[in-house]
This record gives sequence, structure tokens and C-alpha cells, in this order.
Amino acid sequence: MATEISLENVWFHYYPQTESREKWAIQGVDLIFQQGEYVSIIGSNGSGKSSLACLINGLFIPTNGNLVINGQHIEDDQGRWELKQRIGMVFQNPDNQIVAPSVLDDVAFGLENLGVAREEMQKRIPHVLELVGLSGLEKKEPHHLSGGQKQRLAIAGVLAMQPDVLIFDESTSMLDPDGRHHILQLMRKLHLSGKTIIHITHQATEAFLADRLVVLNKGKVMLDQNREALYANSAQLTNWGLDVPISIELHQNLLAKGWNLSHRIENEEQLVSEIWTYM
Ligand SMILES: Nc1ncnc2c1ncn2[C@@H]1O[C@H](COP(=O)(O)OP(=O)(O)OP(=O)(O)O)[C@@H](O)[C@H]1O
Repeated sequence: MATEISLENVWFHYYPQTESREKWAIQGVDLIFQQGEYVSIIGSNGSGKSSLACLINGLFIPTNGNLVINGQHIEDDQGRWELKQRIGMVFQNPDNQIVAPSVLDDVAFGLENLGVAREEMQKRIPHVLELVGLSGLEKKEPHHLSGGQKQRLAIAGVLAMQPDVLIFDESTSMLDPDGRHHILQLMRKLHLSGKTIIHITHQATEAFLADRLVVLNKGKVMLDQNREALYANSAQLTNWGLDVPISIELHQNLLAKGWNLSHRIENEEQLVSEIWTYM
């Protein structure tokens, strides 16, 4: 299946009856996400990232404007229920997503709610546990898992429902570098398998792993560019309280100093190798 998501002039207010213009969490957002894209939504605290994520998967209803999926306006509870099966969401804290006493039961929980047949569950569960690297831990109690393993369990639970789109809402922010690396690798793997990945983050380094970056500020889309375009102009991120990744900043500075760099520097390892070539 393919899922194309369009937000058409979407506005969202937590308390619409108050009519206070400053309190709009989302203001006139127009965005389209095609099946198979890997997009980061980046913005500082309070810029509206989580509100936008909840609007995309139908958890929140736009105060004004439309959510359109494959050309169909999502207007009723039935539409929103179907949407939740197409669009899975992984939150910041996996403890809020894990509900069952064992790894196996936890992945089965969502499938039971959807009424998936037992034989089908027996196929899907080992597959998703394998995908996230938790095979062999089926009987383990989730509270005995590490933070990174818990997050992978939360992802397995979402993947078992076979969504087309996965939204990761700050899903790496509670993890150590190793756990973060695992989740980022998993995102890339899922993207390569054809899933749409929407990664919500305030970390520019992680955002630059996506192919397209959307910058949010005060509920508005400030910028919607592919990585190549933003790479060349990354200094503008500071306008919205965001950091420029150190490797990109160094690359730009070395270019400005006349270094003839053979390729783009995207991480510390490449930077060191480039410097050695230059010595
Ligand atoms: N439950 C709520 N009730 C009222 N206002 C809220 C609520 N949640 C968020 N807001 C407001 O909506 C705006 C956008 O918040 P949101 O949480 O979407 O931003 P964010 O970019 O995800 O922030 P953070 O990075 O801190 O999680 C902010 O002004 C925030 O204060």
C-alpha cells in the first residue's frame, strides 16, 4: 500500500474557544509527504513539532484546514481509525507505549486489538522482533530491558501493525549514543524497505540524516528543503534557535578558507580523513 499525506492550510489550537491568536500551536501549515520519503521535522522547543505529529496521524483534529490521505479528506472517527493503522507513531518515552508483561505479549497486544488472526500474528511477531534485533528476548519482562531495547520493542509493536508511515517523535532523545545509533540505523533500514519515515527532532545532526528537512518555528513552516540545498545554506538554521552540525560548519569554513575538499564532510570520521589527505 502507498499513503500520501497532505496537510492543507492546517491550523491547530489547544483551546480554540479562547480566540487568542498567539496561542495557535500550528499556523497555516501546508505539507505533502509522499510514500517512501525520509523527512525530518526540526524545530526548537515549543515550535509545534509534537502537535504536528499528532495532527498527521489523526490523534488531533485540525481546528481549521484539512488532513487529506490519498486524496480523501479525513473527517470522521472511522477515517481517523483507519489512519492510525497506516501511520504508526513512536514516542519519546517507550515506557508510555509498553503495556504487557513480556516482549512477546507486548507486540501481540496491538494486533489483538486490531483483531488480527492468531496464525497471522505468529508470522508477524518473529519477523518484527528480528527486524528490530530483539529475537530471543520474547519471554523477557519489558522493564528488564535497556532503554534502547525498550524503544526497539515499542517500534516492533508499531511495525507489527504494518503501517506505511512511521513517525518518530523525539524517539532517540532519552537514549545513550549506542541506543541512539541503533534507532537511527533502524530508521534508515525501514526507509530502504519502502516505509515513509517522519523524524521529529530538535537535533540538527540527526535531522541531516534525512533526505528532506522541514523547519518549524512558532507553528509555521519556515523552510522545506532537501538536504543538499540546506547543507549549502545551513547557517540559516541559527535564525530559528537551531544548531548547525559541527561537521557541516567545519566543511563550510574550510571551503571559505579555500580548501579544495574532495567530498562532503558529514561526520567526524570523514573530517579526519579529509584533513589527513590535505596534510
Ligand atoms: N496540552 C497542551 N495544552 C496547551 N498548549 C499546549 C499543549 N501542548 C503543547 N502546547 C503548546 O503548543 C505549542 C507547540 O507545542 P509542541 O509540544 O507541539 O512543540 P514541540 O516543538 O514539540 O516542543 P518540544 O520540543 O518542547 O517537545 C507550544 O506553545 C506549547 O506550549
